[in-house]
Amino acid sequence: MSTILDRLAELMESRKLANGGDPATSYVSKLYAKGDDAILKKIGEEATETVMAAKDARVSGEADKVLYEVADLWFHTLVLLAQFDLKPQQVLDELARREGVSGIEEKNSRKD
Ligand SMILES: N=c1c2ncn([C@@H]3O[C@H](COP(=O)(O)OP(=O)(O)OP(=O)(O)O)[C@@H](O)[C@H]3O)c2ncn1[C@@H]1O[C@H](COP(=O)(O)O)[C@@H](O)[C@H]1O
Repeated sequence: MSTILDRLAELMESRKLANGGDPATSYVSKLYAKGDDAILKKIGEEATETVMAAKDARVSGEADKVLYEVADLWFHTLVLLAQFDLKPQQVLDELARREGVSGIEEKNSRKD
């Protein structure tokens, strides 16, 4: 069964200009037409908006905005992954590979 991440990854492929994506009708195709810098700029913006939403949520007590900003951030990282012909499953596999390895232990092992 395909997950939303798999479906979005397929959609990213279909939105590439080489696959017929149309920047006039598709936000994703428009990003691909603009290239790496436009995609990276959006990721930077969405990361900053996530930070600001989290700071605001500590004051207002409303965490919903954090959720929306993280969704925007994840979405734009999916655009980036497809730009490099990478799949969300590869990120999930990497997280699975790290499962159970303490971040502190991993960091210390790098110093050896
Ligand atoms: N999940 C999303 C999604 N999340 C966020 N966004 C867009 O990401 C942008 C976020 O930018 P901002 O919050 O900074 O808002 P903005 O000021 O309007 O953005 P800019 O003008 O700076 O680009 C908005 O244009 C959102 O509409 C998304 N656009 C598309 N999708 C998915 O991608 C599919 C294909 O979209 P198209 O390629 O446009 O057909 C859609 O059916 C959805 O499933």
